[in-house]
Amino acid sequence: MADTLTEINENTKMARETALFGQYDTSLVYYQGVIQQIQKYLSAIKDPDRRRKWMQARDMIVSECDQVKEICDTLASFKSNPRPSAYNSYDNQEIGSPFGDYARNDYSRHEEPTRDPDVWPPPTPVEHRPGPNYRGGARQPARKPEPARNRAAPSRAGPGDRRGPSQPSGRGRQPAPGQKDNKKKGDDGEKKFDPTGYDKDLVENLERDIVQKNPNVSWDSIADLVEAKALLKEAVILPLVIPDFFKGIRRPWKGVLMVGPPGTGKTMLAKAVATECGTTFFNISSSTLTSKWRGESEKLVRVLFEMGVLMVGPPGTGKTMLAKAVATECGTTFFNVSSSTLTSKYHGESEKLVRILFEMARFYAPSTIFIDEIDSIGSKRGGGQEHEASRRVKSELLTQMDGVTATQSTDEEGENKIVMVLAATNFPWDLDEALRRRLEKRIYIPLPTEKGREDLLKINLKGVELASDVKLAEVAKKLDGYSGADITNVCRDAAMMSFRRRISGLNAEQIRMIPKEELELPPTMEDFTNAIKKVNKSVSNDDLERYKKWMEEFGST
Ligand SMILES: Nc1ncnc2c1ncn2[C@@H]1O[C@H](COP(=O)(O)OP(=O)(O)OP(=O)(O)O)[C@@H](O)[C@H]1O
Repeated sequence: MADTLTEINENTKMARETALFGQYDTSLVYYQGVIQQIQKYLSAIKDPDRRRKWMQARDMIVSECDQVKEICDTLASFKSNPRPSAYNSYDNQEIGSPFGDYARNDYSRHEEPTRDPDVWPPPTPVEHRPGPNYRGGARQPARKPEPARNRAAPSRAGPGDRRGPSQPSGRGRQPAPGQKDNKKKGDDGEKKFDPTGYDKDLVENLERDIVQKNPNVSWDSIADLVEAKALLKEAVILPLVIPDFFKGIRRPWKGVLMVGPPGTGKTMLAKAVATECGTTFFNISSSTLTSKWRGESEKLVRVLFEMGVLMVGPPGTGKTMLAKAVATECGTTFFNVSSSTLTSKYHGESEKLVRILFEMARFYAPSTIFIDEIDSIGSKRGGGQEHEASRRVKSELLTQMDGVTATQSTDEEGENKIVMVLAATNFPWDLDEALRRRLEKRIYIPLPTEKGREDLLKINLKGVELASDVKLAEVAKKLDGYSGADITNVCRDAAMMSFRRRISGLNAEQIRMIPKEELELPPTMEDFTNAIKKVNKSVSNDDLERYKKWMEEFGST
C-alpha cells in the first residue's frame, strides 16, 4: 500500500514536471499512469469517506491530464496541417481518442476504426432515421471550432457522426411548454442557452465544462463485451431511435445497471452509449452528489433526472467508455458533470448551479446522464451512520427513478422527452434494494476473454512500434484474469521500460535534451514479461465469485 502511494506521488510529480518542461506526450503517459494507479487503489478502499476523497483526488488529476491533452491536440493539429483551421482536424484525423492517450507520440493520428457489422449495424443516415423525435443529426454540435478543448470532441468522423464543419448544429429546439426560451445564437450561429437572468460566468463555465464535451468513444474502441454492447443497444439506444415501438409492454427500461469488476470497460460502454444516442449526456459520479454537495444533492439529482439519462454501474469495466461511445455515435451534446467540476470550481454556488443546470438540461434535452459509482450514493438505507442529507439524496433518487417512465412523453412540439438512466457499480451488493429494483436491467460486465485480451493489447498499443519478438497472442495468454484497465497498465509499463532505463537518474532538463529516437525504443517480449510481473491483477477470484452469486440472484439481462 505504502509503495503504491509513493509511486502515485512520484508519478504525479513527474507528470507535472515534464508538463512544465514542455514534454507533453511524456507527461500524458505519467498522468494516465497515475489515474490508473489511483483507480486501482480506489478499488481496494472499503471506507466510503476515504474512497470519496480519493475520487476527488483522481478527478483533479484527470482535469490536469485533460489540460495537457488539449495542448497535445492543439500541437498535433498544427503539425498535421500548417493552416490554422480548426476544421482541418475534423477532416483529417481523430483527436481525443481515449486510446490515443496510451499510444505514445501518436495520440492524434489514429485511423477511424472500422465498425463490426455483426455487433452494430451501420447507422441509418440521419435524414432517414425512423421516428419523428430522433434529433441526433439536428443536434450535432457544430461545436465551437475553438478552443482546442471543443475541437477535440467532434473530430471523430465515424459513420454515425453527422457533424461537420458545414453542418450547422441544431441545438435549435423550441422551449418546452411553459419554459423560458433560453435560446440565442452564438458567434458561430449555433443555438445557445441564453444566460440572461443567471450568473453569466457560471453558465459559461457549465457550457464549457459540461455541455460541450463529447465523450467521443466508438464501439470499436471497446474490445470484447459483445453481449453487453448488444444489450445496451436494445435497452438504451433503440428506444431513442424508434420511440414508437417502445411503448406499452415494450416500454423502455427505467434504468440499466452495469455490474462488474473494476477496469472492465463499464465507463467506456457508457460513453459509447452517449456517443451513439445523440442525447445530451451528463456524466456524473456519485461523489459529485455527496461530499460538498450535501444538502443540495437531492436537488441536483432531480435536475439531472429531468435533464436526461442516468447510467449506473461498477468501476473499471467500461461504463464511462460506453456512455461516451453512445454520445459520440449519436453526436449528442455530452454533459460531463465531474466531481471536481462541481466540488472545486463551483463550491459555494451549488444552488445557482442546480437552477442553471436544470434550465440547461431542459434546453438541451434529450440528455444522457451517466452516474458512475452509484453505490456511493445509492447504498443501503437506514444504517446508523447514514447522514441525513445522504438519506434525502437517496429518496430523491428513488422518486426520480419512478418519474423516469412518465418522462418518456412528447412535448407540445411532438418531441420525445425520453429519459434513460445508465449507472455503474463495482459494489452491487451495497446497493439499496429499492434502487436496485428500479434499475430494471442489470448487466454484468465481465473480465475480457483471451480474444478480448488480444484485442485490448492491439487497441492499447496502436501506434507503438513493437520489437520483432513480441507475440501479442502469447502475451494475451499470460494475462488471464486481468481486467481491461490492468492490461492498459501492462502495456503502458512495457512501453515505458526502455524509456525508464534511459532517463533513470536524470532531471527533467536533462531528459529534455535526449533525442526522441533514444526515448522511443520498441518494447520487447521481455519488457512485457517484466511488466506482467510488476502489474498485479486487480480482481481476485473471491471478488469474481461474489459477482457471480449476485448476478445469479439479481441479474437481469
Ligand atoms: N473492453 C475494453 N476495451 C477497451 N479498453 C478497455 C476495456 N475495458 C477496460 N479498458 C481500459 O480500462 C480503462 C478503464 O475502463 P473504464 O473506466 O471504462 O472501466 P469501468 O468499468 O468504468 O471502471 P470504473 O468502475 O473503475 O470506473 C479504460 O480507459 C481502458 O483503457
